[in-house]
Amino acid sequence: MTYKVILPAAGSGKRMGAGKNKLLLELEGVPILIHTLKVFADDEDCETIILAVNPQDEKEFTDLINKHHIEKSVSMVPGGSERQHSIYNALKTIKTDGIILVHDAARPFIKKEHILRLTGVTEEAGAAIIGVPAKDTMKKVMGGTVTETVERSSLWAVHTPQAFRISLLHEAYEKAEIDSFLGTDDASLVERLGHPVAMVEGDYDNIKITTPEDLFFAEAILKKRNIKAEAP
Ligand SMILES: Nc1ccn([C@@H]2O[C@H](COP(=O)(O)OP(=O)(O)OP(=O)(O)O)[C@@H](O)[C@H]2O)c(=O)n1
Ligand SMILES: C[C@](O)(CO)[C@H](O)COP(=O)(O)O
Repeated sequence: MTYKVILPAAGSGKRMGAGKNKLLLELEGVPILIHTLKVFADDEDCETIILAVNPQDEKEFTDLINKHHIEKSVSMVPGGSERQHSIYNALKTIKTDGIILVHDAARPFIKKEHILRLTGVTEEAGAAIIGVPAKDTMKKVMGGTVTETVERSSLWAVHTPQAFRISLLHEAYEKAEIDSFLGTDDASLVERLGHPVAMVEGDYDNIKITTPEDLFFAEAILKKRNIKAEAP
């Protein structure tokens, strides 16, 4: 199943505190941005990549894309002040229907097998997201005091990619704009339409590189993958 992908890459990386866009930080000598781009550039089902970028990063991103020989068409749109605005800027450039994936550029470990499962489910369901069952006990806390232990069996930690029929995502973003609704993921906008969103189980490796310790986890994930790839 073919698809297009929007990669929001216009964050400021405040929690990483690197003094620059965290996507320029390197894992095994390759920028995080390029690790993520390669997943989609190497996937024959991916028709086109739309990158939401801060204007000040545009030249450096373009140079990196050329240096690392990313062959697939990558178009750039300006990012917005929030992740949702960056994605909306990209979505507005898409005039055809089909399937769109939204994937954080800061999640470089997404696997082809999960993208395949996601697009397959989206073809039927219209909307599907990747996530993993919660592993920890979950509690609600107010003012430093636990108010409730939340039943864990139905809780999932949500990742990206999140996949949608393009017309459905347009409708969801238009409604969110009218209502001034700001969500922390794209599926929450679709849920507001009353449209069901299917959950596809991914894996715990699909981390979002957010804080400095994530760089250590990321190096460990890469090392594990290299060992597996080299195994006879
Ligand atoms: N205005 C924004 C904010 C975020 N993003 C992108 O959305 C993804 C997930 O965001 P997050 O991990 O929160 O990145 P940052 O916003 O860079 O981090 P922070 O919140 O710590 O500043 C990242 O690929 C980031 O580049 C974006 O395109 N536009
Ligand atoms: C979309 C997302 O990656 C799902 O986990 C996440 O909500 C983005 O988080 P952010 O840190 O608030 O940008």
